[in-house]
Amino acid sequence: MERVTAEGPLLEARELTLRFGGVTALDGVSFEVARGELFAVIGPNGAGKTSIFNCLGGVYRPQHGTITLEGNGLTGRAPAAVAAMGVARTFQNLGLFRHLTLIDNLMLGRHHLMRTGFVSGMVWWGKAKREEISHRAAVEEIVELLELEPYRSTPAGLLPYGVAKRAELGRALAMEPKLLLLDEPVAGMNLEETEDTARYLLEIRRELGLAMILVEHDMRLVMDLADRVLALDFGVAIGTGTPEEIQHDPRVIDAYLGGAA
Ligand SMILES: Nc1ncnc2c1ncn2[C@@H]1O[C@H](COP(=O)(O)OP(=O)(O)OP(=O)(O)O)[C@@H](O)[C@H]1O
Repeated sequence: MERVTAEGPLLEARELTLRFGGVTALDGVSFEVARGELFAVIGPNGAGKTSIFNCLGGVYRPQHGTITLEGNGLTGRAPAAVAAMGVARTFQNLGLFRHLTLIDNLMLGRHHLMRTGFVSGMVWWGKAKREEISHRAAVEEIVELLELEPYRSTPAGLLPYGVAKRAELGRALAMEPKLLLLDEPVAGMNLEETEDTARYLLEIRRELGLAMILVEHDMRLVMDLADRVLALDFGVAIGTGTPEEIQHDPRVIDAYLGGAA
C-alpha cells in the first residue's frame, strides 16, 4: 500500500543483495538517508558502489531486500518510474544533449513535471504559456544558484568540462527531486573545479535542503562534505558513521584507507 510519511528516514534500504551469476555485488546491505542529509558511499574498486546506485535508480533489481522512499516501495520499479517518484541522478559520463543549449537541457530536466502536451498546448495556449513561464522561472533559479548565466545559450557540447558537469547537476535539480544521486561528481576535475563543485553541493544542501547520496573516490571531498558515510568492501557494509568515525574505523582502514595509503 502506498503511503507518505513526514517522519522517519527519506530513504530506507534493507538487506539489499544483488548477484551476477557467481559474483555477489551486494551482500545484505542496509542503510538509511535522512531528509537533507549528504550521505556518501565509499569503497575500493568493485566494492559495490555503482551497484547500489543502479538498485536505487531502478536499473538493477536486487534478488533480495527492499528500498523505500518516504515509505513507498521503490524496489524493482523501472528507471522512469523511480525518477517520477523523485530520485534524480547524475552520471560519470555526461548525460547532456550536446546540440541543445544549456537552458534547453535544463528545461528537458523538467519534462516529467510538464502537464501540457504538444496538442493540448496548442488548444489551451494560455494555460500552456503560463506553464512554460513557471518552468522557465524555476530553471532561472537553478542557473542563478549554480552561476551558469554566462553559458545559458551555449550548446552543451561546447561547454568547458567543469561547467558541463555543473550543467548536468542543474539538469538533475530541474527535476525537483527529493533525492539526488551523484556518481563521482568530481571525476576528471582539476583542483579548482573540485573545490567549486564542493561549494555548489554545500549551497544546494543549504538552499534547497535536498538529500544527496554521493559515490566518490576523492576521499578529501567525501570527508569534507558528507554528514555520514557508508563503507563497502566486497559488497558488504563494513561501517556506517560520521566521516570522523569512518576514518578511525579499523575495518575501513584495513579495507580501504590503509590500502590506498
Ligand atoms: N553487469 C554486471 N555483470 C557482472 N558483474 C557485475 C556487473 N556489474 C557489477 N558487477 C560486479 O559486481 C561487483 C561490484 O561492482 P560495482 O561496479 O558495483 O563496484 P564499484 O564499487 O562501483 O566499483 P568502481 O569503484 O570500480 O566503480 C564487481 O565485482 C563487479 O565486477
